Amino acid sequence: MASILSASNKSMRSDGNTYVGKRFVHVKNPYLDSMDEDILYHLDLGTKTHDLPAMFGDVKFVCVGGSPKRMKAFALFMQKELRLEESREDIKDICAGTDRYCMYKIGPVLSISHGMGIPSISIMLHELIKLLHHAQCCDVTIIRIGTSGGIGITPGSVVITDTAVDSFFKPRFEQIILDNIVTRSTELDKALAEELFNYSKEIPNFPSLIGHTMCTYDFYEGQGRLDGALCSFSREKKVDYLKRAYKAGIRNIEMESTVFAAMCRLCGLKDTTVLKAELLLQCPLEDQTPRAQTKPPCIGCYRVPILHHS
Ligand SMILES: O=P(O)(O)O[C@H]1O[C@H](CO)[C@@H](O)[C@H]1O
Ligand SMILES: O=c1cc[nH]c(=O)[nH]1
Repeated sequence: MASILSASNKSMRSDGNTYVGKRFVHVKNPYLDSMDEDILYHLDLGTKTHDLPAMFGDVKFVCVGGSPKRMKAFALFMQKELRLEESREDIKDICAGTDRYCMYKIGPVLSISHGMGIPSISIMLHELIKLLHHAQCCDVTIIRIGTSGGIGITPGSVVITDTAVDSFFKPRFEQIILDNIVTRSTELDKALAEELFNYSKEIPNFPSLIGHTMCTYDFYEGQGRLDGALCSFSREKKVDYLKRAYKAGIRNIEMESTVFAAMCRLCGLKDTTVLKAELLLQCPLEDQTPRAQTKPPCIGCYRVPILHHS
């Protein structure tokens, strides 16, 4: 079985770009080079205050998810998997100087929280991508691990996203830049999705599938919930919308995947999202908001690929 790392040395993306050899993380901002110092404000890091290549130059995998507690749990899990427990007494939050995000580094793996929704993950991604660029990282794979609302699938299934779509089922992210709308593609790395799916099949009792993931701006009305403070549609309209979403290939809903896909692909990161699903449609409790989402999702997916990392 090919390791996820060797695949990252030469890969073909759905946008037709073939990468041969080292693939550096790049920024697309002509002003950055002329800046004397780059302060990564929300991460509490900077180019003058920290030796970013020494701290982060060996990073190959970045896993991101909404909740700080979950990303700490994931970091502890990785520490065990990579057998790095003896080297450190406790894992340290690299971003402890800010309470916006948390970040842990375990060997070549970074685990970072991003909060909820597009604006929150977008701020983190701007600063993370600059961090990886300043650290001269290459061949980096980034995976969002999180929870989601499943559509017509077994509760607890893990959806590996091939394409992130918006609320109109379109594979696009509309970024508002000044007073313009700029549309960016949200295709994720299909080869990576396939690879993770194949690995997941090696884990017993691990229901997983590849599908489209819909990204909304809101947890309640945007996802067809009838139990928010506001609700302006009928149960029939909700069910009709979710059925149309299912027909369009959408298998789950969350709140960050479109901007994640758009930014990562533009900056040379191999990217996908792996999301554990609660059932939103055809469930007796379909109108209730899930209460407990603190368990680290889909950690098993990483066991096989990460062990292949030497
Ligand atoms: O499980 P996480 O990563 O927090 O993500 C999902 O959970 C949050 C809503 O409860 C949204 O941010 C959604 O995308
Ligand atoms: O956005 C989300 C996240 C988890 N579960 C949902 O139903 N929606």
